[in-house]
Amino acid sequence: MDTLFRLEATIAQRLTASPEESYVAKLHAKGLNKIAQKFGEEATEAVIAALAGDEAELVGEAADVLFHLIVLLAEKGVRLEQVLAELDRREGLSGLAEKASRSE
Ligand SMILES: N=c1c2ncn([C@@H]3O[C@H](COP(=O)(O)OP(=O)(O)OP(=O)(O)O)[C@@H](O)[C@H]3O)c2ncn1[C@@H]1O[C@H](COP(=O)(O)O)[C@@H](O)[C@H]1O
Repeated sequence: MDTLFRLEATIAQRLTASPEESYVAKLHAKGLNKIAQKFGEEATEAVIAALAGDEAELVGEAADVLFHLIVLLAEKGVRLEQVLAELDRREGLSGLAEKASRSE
């Protein structure tokens, strides 16, 4: 998890770097539509790797998906922490549902 937070911090720094030197800055310069499109393409490539590739391909594509998702979130000003808090909230809800079904 530290890796994702480190990457998020690096991406936030790079958004305003020179597009010649930074891939993140290049994406930022192209705008939200391009970033969203890249995320969609990477997700599709991960699906293809899962269905037709080997494990190494899936690992590589999954890394691309996570990287482009964090760029998309950064572009929209959404922090990874917010996404993780939402997952924690859902985990809490499913824990409550489990408890409720056990006490029935
Ligand atoms: N984790 C990544 C990372 N994962 C994937 N990619 C890039 O994502 C791109 C995806 O490949 P594609 O062939 O689909 O895209 P492309 O042809 O390069 O670009 P398009 O013209 O299609 O937009 C490649 O250029 C990869 O290098 C990444 N680029 C950067 N990082 C990390 O992001 C941080 C900031 O990087 P810079 O902004 O380059 O300093 C550093 O810590 C990097 O390690």
